[in-house]
Amino acid sequence: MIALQNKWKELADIKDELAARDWFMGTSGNLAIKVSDDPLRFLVTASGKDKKKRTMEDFLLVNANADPVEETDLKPSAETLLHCAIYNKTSAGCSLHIHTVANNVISEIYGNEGKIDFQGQELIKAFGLWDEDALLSIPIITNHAHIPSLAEEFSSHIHADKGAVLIRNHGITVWGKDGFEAKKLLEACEFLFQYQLALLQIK
Ligand SMILES: CSC[C@@H](O)[C@@H](O)C(=O)COP(=O)(O)O
Ligand SMILES: [Zn+2]
Repeated sequence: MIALQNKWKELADIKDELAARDWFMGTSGNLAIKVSDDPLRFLVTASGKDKKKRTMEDFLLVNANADPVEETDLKPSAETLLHCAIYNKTSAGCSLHIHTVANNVISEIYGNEGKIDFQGQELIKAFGLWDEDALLSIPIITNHAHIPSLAEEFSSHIHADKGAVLIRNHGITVWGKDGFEAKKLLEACEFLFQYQLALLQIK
């Protein structure tokens, strides 16, 4: 019970921080944090809420199939299956999904290439890439309206306990070992996207 409360507060605090950056426009975005491994239980944002508000109905507990495990009128995020894919395949503890203008424009510019690469950029160190010639490659997938199809394609790009995937003209999902790491990766990605757009503008 204490673990659940602590995880709830951790996720609520992250939600407030991302909201302060205006990263939940039009109720977009969803967040999740793992509460237990066996059986898998994680808190996920309730669907369609104004994520800038902090309420007692912001999150609900779900299982590995995205089903609520407690009696509730709340609906789990429409994209809960993507969070399930992360927790089913990795030991990640937190996953974050946001829509920003920068991540959408980048996903459209580089969408046909299926990825965007960053090299020689200090902030790729957030992903643990410390070598001078290290490369961060972020996959870009099709925005399937059918969520199980979206989750399937998304899942094929989950290869490590931390990572990031762009969904074309939709948004980004990142995951990491805990809330701190997931937020760090998200901020690093958004920095890199804004940098790339600024660079393209002056070129
Ligand atoms: C309201 S547009 C955004 C949604 O379609 C979806 O992509 C999203 O990120 C939020 O959906 P939600 O069901 O609230 O988690
Ligand atoms: Zn979304």
